[in-house]
Amino acid sequence: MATDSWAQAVDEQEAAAESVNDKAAQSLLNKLIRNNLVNTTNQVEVLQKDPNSPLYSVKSFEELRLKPQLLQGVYAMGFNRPSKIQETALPMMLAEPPQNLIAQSQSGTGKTAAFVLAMLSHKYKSLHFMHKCDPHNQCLCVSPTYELALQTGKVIEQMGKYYPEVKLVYAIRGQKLQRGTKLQEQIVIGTPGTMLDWCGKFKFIDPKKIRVFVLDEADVMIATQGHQDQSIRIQRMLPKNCQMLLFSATFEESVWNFAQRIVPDPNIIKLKREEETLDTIKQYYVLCNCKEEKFQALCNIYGAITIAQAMIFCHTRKTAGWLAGELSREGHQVALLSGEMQVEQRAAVIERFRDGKEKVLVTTNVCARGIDVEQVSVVINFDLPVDKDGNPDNETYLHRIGRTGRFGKRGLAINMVDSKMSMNILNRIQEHFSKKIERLDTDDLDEIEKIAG
Ligand SMILES: Nc1ncnc2c1ncn2[C@@H]1O[C@H](COP(=O)(O)OP(=O)(O)OP(=O)(O)O)[C@@H](O)[C@H]1O
Repeated sequence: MATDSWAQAVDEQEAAAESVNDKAAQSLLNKLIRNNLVNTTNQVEVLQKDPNSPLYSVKSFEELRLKPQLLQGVYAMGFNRPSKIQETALPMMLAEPPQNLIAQSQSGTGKTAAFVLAMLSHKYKSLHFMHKCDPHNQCLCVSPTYELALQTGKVIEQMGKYYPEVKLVYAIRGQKLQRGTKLQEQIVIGTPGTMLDWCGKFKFIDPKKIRVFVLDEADVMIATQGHQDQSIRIQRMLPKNCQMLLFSATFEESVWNFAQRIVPDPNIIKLKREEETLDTIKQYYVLCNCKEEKFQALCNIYGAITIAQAMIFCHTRKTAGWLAGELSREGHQVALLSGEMQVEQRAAVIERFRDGKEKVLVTTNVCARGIDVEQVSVVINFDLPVDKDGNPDNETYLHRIGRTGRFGKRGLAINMVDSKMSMNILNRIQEHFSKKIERLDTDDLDEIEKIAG
């Protein structure tokens, strides 16, 4: 008993460590595995600094009167028309005189592409008055981590492929510059610490000459107090007429407070995500006594119905590893995804699963969000999602089972209940969503067949 509770405590600790808010890694993972815009219907809410100025949004990239070289870059990336956030934000960002902007929209809706286009469209003095003006940087873009800065840099390089006059430099760790260097590249992208040193201590950048300041992933940025302070210190060095642009995927109070300190007098665009519903997903629970019984129930389900692809969520890495091993022994093609993997490794596992190379993905919470695999027809909660205090984690439940039943297709979610405590959690989840979760008897093959119908 003593050993059991000790083992459980270790498991709990490990689960807590895994669910530590590794927002930057999650964001990077999303970027690595995503190759399209996220498919959602959104409502746009706009608060204009000057409510009397006419708001207009564009339906095509041509309407933005971009430089032909940039338009060519946009089309070469396969973009046919602006996304919802781009439609509204781009005219504001490209307006004369420049407008400040705080923009929030869900991850994958095209924010990065929007501000990259705005930075590339800036009227660079060094390009227009070549002989009269010292070349110097004019746009600063701050990202929360080294890897995220590199990802954004890649988008700048891709989009600016046909516009080589605009140059980019990275202000990230490991970049060694000689004392006295004065950077000339028009765009500097980097992390807050290095950027602050380059503006202040080393004077590689003259902050007084900066005309556009972009702060990306504000919600990730504020997860580290140091980053928040450094961003504010950079912002204070910039001139009053510098255009300030801030982007975030979420907009809780702390992000909003930070955004207001960075962006004075802002226009605000929020893209509201339509409420996710569970209407197209059939939900069941199975009663078991231990993990071996849960595994047997899983085998019975697989024996009775054809499952194109399934995602199975476990509470700890240990259970996920054990389950993946058992399923492989049963002859399933299984992929395992867990928190200790490098982000690139995780992206490769997801890619293989998406290509159908494996039919079952066993995972912990790391990939509950953002993964869009169309073929997933069944989601199994081998363990119900709970927060660090052991209460039901309704949001994670919604994200997990939302992996199935996408785009109006019908999906199936099965919850494994193995104790009074987990039954209580299931009941609270039912109450929260006001949705009945039916019991399924996995010893009755006919009954299982029926639920798939
Ligand atoms: N107008 C568009 N048409 C087609 N694809 C687009 C368009 N804009 C962006 N994309 C693509 O959609 C994906 C998501 O875009 P982007 O990375 O800009 O989103 P984001 O909102 O910045 O995401 P995050 O919050 O994770 O940073 C990218 O693969 C990008 O190339």
